[in-house]
Amino acid sequence: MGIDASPFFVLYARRRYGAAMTSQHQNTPSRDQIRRAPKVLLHDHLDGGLRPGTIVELARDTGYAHLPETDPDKLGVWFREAADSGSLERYLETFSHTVGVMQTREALVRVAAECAEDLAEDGVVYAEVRYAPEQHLEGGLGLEEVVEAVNEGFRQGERRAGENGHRIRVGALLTAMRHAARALEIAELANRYRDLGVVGFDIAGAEAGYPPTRHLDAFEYLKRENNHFTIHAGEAFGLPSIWQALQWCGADRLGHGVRIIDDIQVLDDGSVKLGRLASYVRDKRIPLELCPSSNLQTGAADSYTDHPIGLLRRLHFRATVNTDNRLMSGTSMSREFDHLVEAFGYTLEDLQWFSVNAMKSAFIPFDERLAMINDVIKPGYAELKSEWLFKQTASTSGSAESED
Ligand SMILES: O=c1[nH]cnc2c1ncn2[C@H]1C[C@H](O)[C@@H](CO)O1
Ligand SMILES: [Zn+2]
Repeated sequence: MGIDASPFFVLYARRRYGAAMTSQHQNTPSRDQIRRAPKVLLHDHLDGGLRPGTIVELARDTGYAHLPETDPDKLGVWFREAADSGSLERYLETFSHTVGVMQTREALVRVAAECAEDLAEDGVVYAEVRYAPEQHLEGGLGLEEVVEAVNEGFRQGERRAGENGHRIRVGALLTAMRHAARALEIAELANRYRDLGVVGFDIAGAEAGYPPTRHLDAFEYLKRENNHFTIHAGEAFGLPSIWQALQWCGADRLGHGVRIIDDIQVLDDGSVKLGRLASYVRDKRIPLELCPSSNLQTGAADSYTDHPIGLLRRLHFRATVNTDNRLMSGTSMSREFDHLVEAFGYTLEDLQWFSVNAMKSAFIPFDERLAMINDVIKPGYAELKSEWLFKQTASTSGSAESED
């Protein structure tokens, strides 16, 4: 047996070479470990995460006749390809089909329950899932009925996941569409259902031409109510959008925010210079809800290796990893982590850092966030980090190598 397979060599090398050895030999997570790692998801759209098979069944049950494909596998491929255009506007067009089949109470309950189950199955322990209630009224439901149906679905999904051995907690974020004019009404709805399953508010939709300041009345209302909100900003549009979201609207978090990179200069000697806005975002620990795969599809980044998350993590921004739309990107939290591990060589330490960052940035009360970090996330990663010890011991049993 080669000496580099010995656990004693690894201990020795770790002492001698420091963290680099730790990451290479012990902490590079396998796919299975990534799936089992406790993950936290802050940016996931309910209408962007349906199972293709469910869309087909709901279309049949509700008489929705506009699906581009009725075979679930082909439909899944259709969504991924149609969303892959490089433009946010075209990406958003695909939602007409998911929203189209989410117009009844039964459909909303089912989609929300499956969402919670799918996330839990993927190892997500805490999720904030968003949707726009104003987009689910075509079948005659009222705004409150929509919220209650989705809440009911999340509770069902949490229960079923628990029965299958996966614990998850899901909170809803109510989104207002930025091109519409119902933001204040939706903000009031979010406030009414606070502590009843809704943990905050968001605005989404095409960014260019629809600055967040159009909805100042909603944000000011929420601030007066001491409520929480995030704003999609700095995805398809750059720094002015981020600046408005923070300094005019007072967002607690940035949905995407990836274009903050435009205010960061990497000089030839490798040193880094932050502009005023990037400094503010980092100094104030503003959470960035980064969504790598989604950014590749809408043209906000060219590849995983070039994605700004690498630099933002190195510079200790409050970066978090998210799925955005699992259906349109054919992704999951595990898959996002897989890509980042491959692109940046991330270790379990890095994945824990992202997960703790996300949990710190969640909209639930501080004591609950702390308990999730200390009682769920850290022990989960500690367990995974210790696995190499047992594997190596088993494979070297009988070996008499010593540290010297
Ligand atoms: O990445 C996005 N940017 C802006 N808007 C988005 C994104 N993903 C989904 N949406 C929109 C389309 C959905 O119908 C809506 C509510 O979830 O939010
Ligand atoms: Zn989004």
